[in-house]
Amino acid sequence: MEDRIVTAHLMMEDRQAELSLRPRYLNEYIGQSQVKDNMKIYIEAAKLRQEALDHVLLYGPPGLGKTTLSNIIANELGVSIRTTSGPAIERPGDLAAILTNLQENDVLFIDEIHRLHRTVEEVLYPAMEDFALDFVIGKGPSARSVRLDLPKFTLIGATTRAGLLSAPLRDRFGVVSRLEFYTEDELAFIVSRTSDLLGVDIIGDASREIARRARGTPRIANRLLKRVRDYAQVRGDGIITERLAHESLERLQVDPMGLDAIDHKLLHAMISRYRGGPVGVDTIAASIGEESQTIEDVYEPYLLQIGFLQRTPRGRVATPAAYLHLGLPMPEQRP
Ligand SMILES: Nc1ncnc2c1ncn2[C@@H]1O[C@H](COP(=O)(O)OP(=O)(O)OP(=O)(O)O)[C@@H](O)[C@H]1O
Ligand SMILES: [Mg+2]
Repeated sequence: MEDRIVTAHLMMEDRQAELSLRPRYLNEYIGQSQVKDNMKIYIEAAKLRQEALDHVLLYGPPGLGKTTLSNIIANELGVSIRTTSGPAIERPGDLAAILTNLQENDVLFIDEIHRLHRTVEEVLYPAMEDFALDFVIGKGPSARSVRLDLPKFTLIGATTRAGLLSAPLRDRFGVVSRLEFYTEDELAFIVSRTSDLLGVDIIGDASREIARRARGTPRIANRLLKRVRDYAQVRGDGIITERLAHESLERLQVDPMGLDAIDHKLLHAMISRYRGGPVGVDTIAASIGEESQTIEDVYEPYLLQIGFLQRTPRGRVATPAAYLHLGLPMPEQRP
């Protein structure tokens, strides 16, 4: 789908690395202090009571650490985690099989939970609320409903689109946490940590140079670091200096705000064809040949975050900051 270096989506090349780079405990998990502080208390309390932790919903843009945090929660609780995803659970029976195989207090992690099939979701309601499965035996007048008790468990749901969750599902989560984009300081710290794990020397402000262009996203920071490392090995002596980092990132066409060619195309299209908006996402999508969903999930959240785009009832608007960054003059009068 995408081959941009700054995509927040998990790419093939990230897969292997992410397993080894993933922090395993809360104290290694950088940033997200509010979520982390709350989780610490809930985890501690659940452990003291020797109970399952309340169900947790984690939401936020891709690559911010939802899967990582879910694994950490299970680790901190000292329980096993069973991982699956919304689209992977095809039938109610598949979910029933997973649920009946859990041990007391285990974590069940459902990624992309907004993509659960309706019929599967309905099995989840009594499971979350009463730790029970309801099913009907027989047909017609002799049919009766049977309830099967399940072990107590913690459901952790992750989604990039909390808005797509049905109200009954959302209401069954005791803890709902939104992950935020990371600050430059936090990302620089993550880059240093990853360099240590990879055994790469990174000096001076090189980690900051990478952090600045990582779109607030650890996954992108780690990916950029790996590209810069390659460059430093070939063009230098393997040590990542600020200058080498800068050069290689320029070559990758990631600008100092972390925007790449597609972000530029998007903003340019809005400005040159629609006078900076307001313009609907579907229209933007059509004019640059991307899917609206991709724009909403991937490109837009960061552009909104850095204040280059604004969402209005009439569509998206490019802000003065965006014009300034692109070096374009603002139109005289906005419609
Ligand atoms: N707080 C953090 N501290 C250090 N590294 C992190 C942190 N959060 C994420 N990472 C790094 O970023 C990578 C991506 O994180 P993760 O896979 O958890 O994101 P995600 O939110 O689940 O993304 P997706 O929405 O695509 O599933 C991890 O492998 C890890 O190396
Ligand atoms: Mg994930």
